[in-house]
Order: sequence, then structure tokens, then C-alpha cells
Amino acid sequence: MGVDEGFDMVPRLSRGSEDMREWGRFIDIVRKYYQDDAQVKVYDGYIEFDAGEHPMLPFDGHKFLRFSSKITGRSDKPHHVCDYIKSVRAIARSIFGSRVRPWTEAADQFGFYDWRDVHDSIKSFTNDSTTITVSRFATDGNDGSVADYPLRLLNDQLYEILDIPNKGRGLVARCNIRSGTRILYEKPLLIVRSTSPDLVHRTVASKLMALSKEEQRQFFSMHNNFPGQHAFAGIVKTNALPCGSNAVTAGVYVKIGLINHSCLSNCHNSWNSETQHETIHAIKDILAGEELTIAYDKGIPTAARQGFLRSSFGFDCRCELCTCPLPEQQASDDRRRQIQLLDEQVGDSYTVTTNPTVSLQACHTLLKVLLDEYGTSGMALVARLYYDAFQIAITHGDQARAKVFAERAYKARVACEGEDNPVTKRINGFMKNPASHDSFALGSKMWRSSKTAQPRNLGAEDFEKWLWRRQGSS
Ligand SMILES: C[S@@+](CC[C@H](N)C(=O)[O-])C[C@H]1O[C@@H](n2cnc3c(N)ncnc32)[C@H](O)[C@@H]1O
Repeated sequence: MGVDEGFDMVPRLSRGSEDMREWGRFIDIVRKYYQDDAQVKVYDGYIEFDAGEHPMLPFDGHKFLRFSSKITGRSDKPHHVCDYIKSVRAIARSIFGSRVRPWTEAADQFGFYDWRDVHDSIKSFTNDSTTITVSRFATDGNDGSVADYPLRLLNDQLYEILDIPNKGRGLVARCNIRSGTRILYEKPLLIVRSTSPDLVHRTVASKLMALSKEEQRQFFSMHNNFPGQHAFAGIVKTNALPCGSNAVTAGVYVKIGLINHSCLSNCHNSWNSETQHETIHAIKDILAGEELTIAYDKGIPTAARQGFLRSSFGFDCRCELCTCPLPEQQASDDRRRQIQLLDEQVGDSYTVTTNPTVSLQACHTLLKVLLDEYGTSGMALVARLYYDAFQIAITHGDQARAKVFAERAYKARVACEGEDNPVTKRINGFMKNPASHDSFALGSKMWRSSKTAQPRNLGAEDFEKWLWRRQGSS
């Protein structure tokens, strides 16, 4: 018998240096505070409190989700578990503020995390494992729908709006979300042309009149980093997302407008020009309690990126990459510079026409650097790269390779933009019939092949050699 009580950490801590430093400070205080307490035991990777259900604190903050125990009336030990919960919670609060979420079943309050995730997190530090295994994702139902997660109670909403340290409000994953899941599909409250602040202000003022009182309230509640004479233009500049790449119009969104930026984001936003909606997809597996982020920039090196975010959106970025130690930042900058150079090489139409092997090699190198920099979350860039490779191959009549590149571009685009995106649909057409592309054999016919001419029985490595026309392949 008894009731559960404790606190959860929401958003969960990242591996970023700021979170690691704060957690280290917290652990130091806890250790000092209990140094003479025989019931508090320090093990290799965690601290265990010998009371109640033995709540624990890992040394790695990113593995921590919950500190809790069942509270029963009696205890045969000098210190009762509820005293530990109270004092550890107070120390945590003094460092992490509202990120510490107290709850007690006695008052019908429940923790943020599913117990299965809590048990997985505990296993990750008591079994000395470096990774957190995840028992289930929200979309593990056979039909891809939300499975038996407590989030059913939240109308299947995969996120919650919360205060995020140093960033205002933001969206936090309510459950584990698998890469490729569509998290949001939203119609803009307003679409505005990018013109002078004065004109944007006047356009918004007239568009607001056509909106309901609730929609107007939502617009006015948005963050404004450029207050002043043209307040509406300031709200648009702070929050709007372009309606597609190179678009002259931008949309303002009630929910998507709450998604903060990260230079290594876990979500991808894109404009569906057919349905006139913005979509948000997970581009990596996201754990419950992680903040959802998109990239407001195009992945440039630190100094240029931070300058861009400051002048275009009016804030100093506090993401994991921008706050990581200098050597890591420099390594990332080197990769991003290399990505920019390779991108230019791949896009050089003269080389594509006259020396396509060089263009294809640049694509292949670019793929490797993208994976180094972004891991699996570089999916949108990878999709573009495969489409570039498709175009190189098809320009010289090579339907066999073009088909494989189109298939890979399609798969990546479905994951980050969805099957209903018009560009994804177009690529689906090229996948089925590569020769339908306008550039088919336009450069030469020197690589001519049929769309079914892929080699059979090659191992994965040899297949890649063939695909990228690397040495030793025909
Ligand atoms: C589109 S709004 C996002 C929602 C906003 N946090 C709010 O409370 O309404 C963009 C603003 O959020 C904050 N923000 C977003 N990403 C950030 C980041 N990586 N670092 C610091 N602040 C950030 C900045 O103030 C930025 O201007």
C-alpha cells in the first residue's frame, strides 16, 4: 500500500555542456549534503537512497527522468524516504527551477513520463550502459497510429507546451517519437509578403480584422524580438517561416510558431504548396521530455549562423551546438565549410555536363560529411543530395543509377516532408520512370542504361561502388 510521490525533470537534460555543468553542480551539492548519511550510498555511476523504493540519481544528467518512491507510513530506518524526496527536490529546484516537476498521487497528480521510460532510464545507469533503450514509440501501433501510451489522455497530441530554460515557451515531446513521424500539420494564421516593415505592419493590421477574436489574441501573444514602431512586423519577423525555399511569402503559425530553433534540430519543417499547410516531421528518434526543435537557418558555420539568427530573428542562440566546447564547435565549422564547398561543386552545371564523374564523387563525399555533421537528422539535406545525384545520372542517360538515387531521395523526403508533399510526389514519378525528367540524356548518352539494369547479387559495399562509379566498378 502507499502512494507514489516524487519529481520529474522536464524537459529532460541534454548532453549539452550547459546541462551537464548544472547537473554536475547538483550532484556535488547532493553528495556534500548527505556525506555523513549512511543511508545514502554512492556507486560507480549513481547515488542510491536506502529508503522506500530506493530512489536513485545518475551521474549522467541526460539519463535522469524521475526521483520517486512509494510512500508508506512506517520505516525501520532512521530517515524516511519522503524526507529524501523533499530535500533532493528542494536542491534540484534551486538549480533547475520550473524544470523540476513535483507530483504526488495523493493529490491525483502523476509524473510526466511513462513508467516504462522511467525504468529504461534507470536501467541505462545501473547496468552501466551508455545508451538509453526505449521500450516503445508512440507510433508502434500496427497501423502506425498512437499506441497505448498515456498520451491518449491528451487527445493523441505528441507534445506539450512548456517553459524552456533561456528560450521562453517551446514544445516538448510527450512520448517517444520515431523518426519520420508527422508531428504537426498546420494552416497559417496569416500569410505575409516579405516587404518593408511599414508595409508588413499595415498588411497584418488589415488581415487581423478578418480573424476571430481568439485568433487575434493568439497573434498578439506571440513573441516579439523587434518591438517598436512596426509592432506587427516585429511579430512576423520573430515568428514567420518562409512558404518554401526562396519564397517571398511567409506564414505565421499558432503552434509551429512555438517551436524553438536548434542548430542541430530534431524536427524538419516544410511548406506543402498544394495543401497550403506547414508540416513538422521528426528527423531522428525523439525521447519523451526532449524539446522539439527546427532549424531557422541553413546549416552554416558558427559565426555566420549566430550573426544570421541575431539579425534575422533577434536572438542569441543557446542550443547544444552553440554552447558546446570550442574544439567541438571548430570541428563542426570545418565540416559545415566543407559542406558549403561540396554543395557548390555538386550544383556546378558545367561540371555536371562535361565531367559528371567529378560531380558524382563530390555528391558521395558530401553524403559522408553530412552524416558526420548531422547523423541521421540531416535527412532533408540527404534527400536533396540524392536528388542531385539523380539529376547527374539522368543528364547522361543512366536510368539504372538514377532510379536508385530517386528511390533514396523519395524515402528520405517521405520521412521529413511526407508522401503528400508535391515535390515528394514528383520524385515518386521519377523513381518509376527516370526518363521522364526534362534533363534525360541532355548532357550526353555516355552512361546510357535501362532502368532495370542494376547489378544483382552484389554485396552492399560493392553495390555502393557501382552506384557512385567508384574505382573497380563498371
Ligand atoms: C518563433 S519563437 C519560438 C517560441 C518562443 N520561445 C516563445 O516563447 O514564444 C522564436 C523565439 O524563441 C527564442 N528562441 C528560439 N530558439 C532559441 C534558441 N536556440 N536559443 C535562444 N532563444 C531561442 C528566441 O527568443 C526567438 O526569437
